[in-house]
Amino acid sequence: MIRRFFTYYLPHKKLFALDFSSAVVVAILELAFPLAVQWFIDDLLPGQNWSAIVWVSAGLLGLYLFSTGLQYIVNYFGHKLGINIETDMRQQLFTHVQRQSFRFFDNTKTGHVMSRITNDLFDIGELAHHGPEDLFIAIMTFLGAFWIMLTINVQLAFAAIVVVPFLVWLIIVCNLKMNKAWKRMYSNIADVNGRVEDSVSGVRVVQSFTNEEFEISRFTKDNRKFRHSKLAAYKIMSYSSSGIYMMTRFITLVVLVFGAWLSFTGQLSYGELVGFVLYVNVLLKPIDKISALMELYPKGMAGFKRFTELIDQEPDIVDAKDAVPVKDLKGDISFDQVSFSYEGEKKVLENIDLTIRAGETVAFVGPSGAGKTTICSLIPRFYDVDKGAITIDGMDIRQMTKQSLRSQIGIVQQDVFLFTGTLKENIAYGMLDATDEQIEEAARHAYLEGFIASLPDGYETQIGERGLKLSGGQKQRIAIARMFLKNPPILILDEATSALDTETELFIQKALTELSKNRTTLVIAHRLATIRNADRIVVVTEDGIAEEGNHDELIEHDGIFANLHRVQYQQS
Ligand SMILES: Nc1ncnc2c1ncn2[C@@H]1O[C@H](COP(=O)(O)OP(=O)(O)OP(=O)(O)O)[C@@H](O)[C@H]1O
Repeated sequence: MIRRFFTYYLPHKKLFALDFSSAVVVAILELAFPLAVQWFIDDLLPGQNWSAIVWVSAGLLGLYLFSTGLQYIVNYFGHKLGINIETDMRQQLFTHVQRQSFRFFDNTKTGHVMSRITNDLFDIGELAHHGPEDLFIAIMTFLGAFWIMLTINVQLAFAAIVVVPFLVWLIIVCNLKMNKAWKRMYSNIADVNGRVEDSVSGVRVVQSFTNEEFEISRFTKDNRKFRHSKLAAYKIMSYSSSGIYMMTRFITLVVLVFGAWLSFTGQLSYGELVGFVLYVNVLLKPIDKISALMELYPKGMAGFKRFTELIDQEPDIVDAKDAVPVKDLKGDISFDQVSFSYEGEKKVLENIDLTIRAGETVAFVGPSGAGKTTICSLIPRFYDVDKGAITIDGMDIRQMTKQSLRSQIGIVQQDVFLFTGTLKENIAYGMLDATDEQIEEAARHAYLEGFIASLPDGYETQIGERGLKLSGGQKQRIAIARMFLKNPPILILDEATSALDTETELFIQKALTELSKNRTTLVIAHRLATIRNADRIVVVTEDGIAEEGNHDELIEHDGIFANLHRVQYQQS
């Protein structure tokens, strides 16, 4: 894990070298200053040599200024290093998540992904900056200070470090406990994020059911759990820092008392005693640093572990080694003995055979949950078949690169997802480099022109988060406009279940009919009236494809479709 962590330093080698070397020089200067004080007291003061004192003081001032400059470098560039590594990791994680397949998102909570990409990486950045640098400096300063202390007085030096093993034991024990505590805390904050994501994005459902209190109580539970776990972590941390404080002060006291005795017995000069006490502080500083690191390390490493867990999750839909890019597909689609299940043994599709000719409009009807959407999700490889094969223009879709295959397929979903931004940006999502003229033409084809012209800001109108400021019909038409821009040879339309007013529906139907022209179109139909003109209707039931034919043939056949038709006709 640590070796892997260090690979993230590689792109920032120079920054690391600058930061690290400056920190080493600062530490060496820190070690030298008490020696200067000792020399000052023992040699310069008794001689009352003012000019030497002035020169030495000027020299010290110069060194202090130099050290200050280096400390600035360590602070700024050290943090820059941490931030750079954090940003790289965030970028890598976001890119990785973008490449994940539908199955990953079926099983992962959005709030957890958000937590990984935001909170978890904060501490990793801090650890990246302070970790190796502070550890090295702490060890170097500790050993350096101890060595100088030995040269001043061996007995006093050993008296000073007698408590250190207890200190190390305390730090290790607390570190192990803290590791667990931070892990729990991170898991709990991810739950809180998940809850916020759910309740805020579903706030309209919450309020329509007047379930605000229920949501608040669920959030309170998660929030309390988080508080409890964070508090537990801080409790351990407080034990640790109080223990460290007590032991370090005890060391100072021992040195003062024992040092006083050595001084009375003529074994230690005043300058040496003052120098020694200053070195005790230099010796204890690394211990403070290491204990701070011990707090940071488990936090950062817990975050890094979660980061690697996500990064190591390979997308299950990837390009085959010999996959080729495709373009200008005709749109002949064929299912050959296709079986598929989302999870476990429960088959959603079993041995499905189906052929759709290029340019044909095929409607899928059948009871809810029969597998209509699933059939259509397999064509762009949102999921891979378990058995059998799907081919387009005679080529297995697994032999095509995923990106090129999907570029040939357009999907208008029932629940249109729009992004926060302007109307124009949302239409242009179908073709990111579309010109204004192309966007306007697409809007015209989708019968959006009149609506856009009526808006004060026209195409620049902000549509609110997920298009909240738009009606269902308007959203649908934006989705259709996107498809005119994308212009794919294969189209999948998941028909809206919610009833739109007759006029809007008429416009949408007209736009869709126009969009379907010269394309292979698969329609997941809910209202049978809209598919009367489909070239073929495929009736899907839990047992697979039950009937196939055009509208009149199926009515005449008097089977499932005719029955569904009768029910809907009677209802309307
Ligand atoms: N992401 C998923 N993970 C697990 N099971 C799923 C998933 N999506 C759908 N299913 C299950 O697969 C079966 C077929 O679902 P599918 O959405 O294809 O049906 P459908 O015929 O399109 O239904 P509807 O007309 O209600 O949209 C259902 O039993 C459903 O519960």
